[in-house]
Amino acid sequence: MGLLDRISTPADLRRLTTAQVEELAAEVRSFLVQAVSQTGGHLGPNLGVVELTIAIHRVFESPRDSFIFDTGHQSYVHKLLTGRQDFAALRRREGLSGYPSRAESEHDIVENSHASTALSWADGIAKANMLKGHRDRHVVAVIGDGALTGGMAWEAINNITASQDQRLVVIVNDNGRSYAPTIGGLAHHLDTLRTTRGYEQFLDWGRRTLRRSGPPGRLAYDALHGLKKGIKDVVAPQGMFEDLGLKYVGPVDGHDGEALDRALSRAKAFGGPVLVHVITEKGRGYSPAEQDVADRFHAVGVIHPETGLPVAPSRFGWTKVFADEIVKIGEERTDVVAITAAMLAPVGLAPFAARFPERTFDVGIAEQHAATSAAGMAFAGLHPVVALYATFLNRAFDQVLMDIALHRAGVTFVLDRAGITGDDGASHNGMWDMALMRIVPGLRLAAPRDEPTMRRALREAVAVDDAPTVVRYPKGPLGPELPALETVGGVDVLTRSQGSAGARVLVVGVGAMAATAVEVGSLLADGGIDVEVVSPTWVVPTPGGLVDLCADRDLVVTIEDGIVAGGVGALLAETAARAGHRAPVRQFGIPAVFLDHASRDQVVEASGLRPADVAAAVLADSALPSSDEADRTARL
Ligand SMILES: Cc1ncc(C[n+]2csc(CCOP(=O)(O)OP(=O)(O)O)c2C)c(N)n1
Ligand SMILES: CC(=O)[C@@H](O)[C@H](O)COP(=O)(O)O
Ligand SMILES: [Mg+2]
Repeated sequence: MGLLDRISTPADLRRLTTAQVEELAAEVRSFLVQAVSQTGGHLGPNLGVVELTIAIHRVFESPRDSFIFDTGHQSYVHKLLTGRQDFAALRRREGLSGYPSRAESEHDIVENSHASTALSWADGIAKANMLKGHRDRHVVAVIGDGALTGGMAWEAINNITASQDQRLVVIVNDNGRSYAPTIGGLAHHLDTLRTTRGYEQFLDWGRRTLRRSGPPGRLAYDALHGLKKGIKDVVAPQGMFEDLGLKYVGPVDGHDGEALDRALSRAKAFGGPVLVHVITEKGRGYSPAEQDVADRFHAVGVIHPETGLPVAPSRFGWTKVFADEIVKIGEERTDVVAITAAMLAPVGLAPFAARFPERTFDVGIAEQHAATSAAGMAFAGLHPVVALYATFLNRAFDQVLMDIALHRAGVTFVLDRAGITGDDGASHNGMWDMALMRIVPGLRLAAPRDEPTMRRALREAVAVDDAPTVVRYPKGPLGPELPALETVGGVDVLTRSQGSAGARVLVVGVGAMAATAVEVGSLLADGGIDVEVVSPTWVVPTPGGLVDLCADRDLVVTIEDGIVAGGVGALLAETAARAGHRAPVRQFGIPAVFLDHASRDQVVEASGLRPADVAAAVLADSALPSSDEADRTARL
């Protein structure tokens, strides 16, 4: 029985010796590699915070003290130390979430996996602690160097430092990377600090030698320590934080348990807002991760633990098509530039960056800045392509609305991971983009259904220079091509079936849900329905040709991989009604709820979006002619 088996609560950690802490860290690392290689997950980030998380739980007392993990992808060790050691179903339905989860533990607070929010959470909790008289409670926020490039983090620091008596400890987990090495002036500053460890070591030396050499030595140490600001600025130029009113402790070796205990104890004793700068290594202790140049195994699928090689084939077919087509576009259009928010490779811009380094911009985890900076680029004659995960566009809505659309700027957003992603939990599903973007005046949104329509949509989007355009597609493998029988009013007709039941139904498949729509059409035809299945690539604004196709129907069915509330189906219903069409529009999509982590297929099923479920609902719809409903359903 190892030490990890004997840790059921954080209190068990406080009884460990230094040697036992090191032994525990080794056990935790081995557990992470074995467990996460079976399930997939954020292996690299968690290997980097083993000693840090142990130290935080040794020095502070959760849940009395509040622990916040920014983005939350690095909270596996925290889970292991707080009574959750069954990782067999990590990120799977009914299994542990890959992020903090209040339902799992009283030690978990922030479930949101959108980066750069931790310090704002911490500021709010610390203010509440003060007002409620809980002055002895600490708030500890762990934020990565990548998340620290997000604007919210600096809004929070500005507020945190407004009062000097909040017991708030900001721990910067500085591994020098988001996925790739972190960009920007702040990263450079952290680099400077990171490479001038001298101050802490100098202080330790002073403590160890001078203070032990009698009164003269103590005098010398006190004099030196009294000059600390001056010394610090010489050996560790961290004035930026202290000039902001944030006491700076560090840089500290994030894999040295004793140094961490000392630094965190100093921070705890300080009694005001303090920043502890911890230097860690992403992927530490697992050579396939340490040698992974791209992103140190930031997020892996199922891998062979011995080699780190993926078991499953490449998972991102849609991304590959974008990666290929944007390079072709870049060769034809020198005004086209690419912007990423610290996710160059995951969104598929690495080939573009290799081919056009001077036309590729990584802004850090700063989607709002990405959007408005793109507005500036468009104003000055470029056509920016901003590549994000769909869910992360949420936080840049105002910038899209008021900096891009209001100025009719030709900016193209390419949204990967649109729709249900599943195993990354509620905040990672790309389910809000269509409902949000459809209310932006002038904006045009495309949801391609396959490779040819995606390549065409990308080219059509970058050809628009007087309005924002969006091209969105899902995570995962790319399905087979869905060729059109013909195109009517700009809308591709995929299948037609003559029915016998006298009911006429139009089925609209939005984006990747076109494949589902074709299967629904076939099931409805089996039920004797006269059905036409169509797939418009451009869905915002509603194409006129699609509204015309609603004429003379008993029922229109829309199926989309986005929230139904205010989605594309709702937009079609409103537009068709205004055009005088009477057919009801039944909208199938994602309910406006937060979806628990599960596989994509499980979430599709739970949302009633499997073809059989949609078809059954349609056949039972009262809008269809009442004749032999039971007969129709029975034929399914
Ligand atoms: C708003 C937002 N944009 C992008 C992401 C995707 N993302 C997840 S983790 C990560 C890198 C975080 O880097 P850092 O904060 O340094 O943490 P580390 O992984 O290095 O521990 C990114 C960009 C996100 N979660 N939230
Ligand atoms: C935490 C985060 O936002 C990303 O790391 C995300 O988990 C990766 O998701 P993909 O696997 O879809 O790239
Ligand atoms: Mg980092």
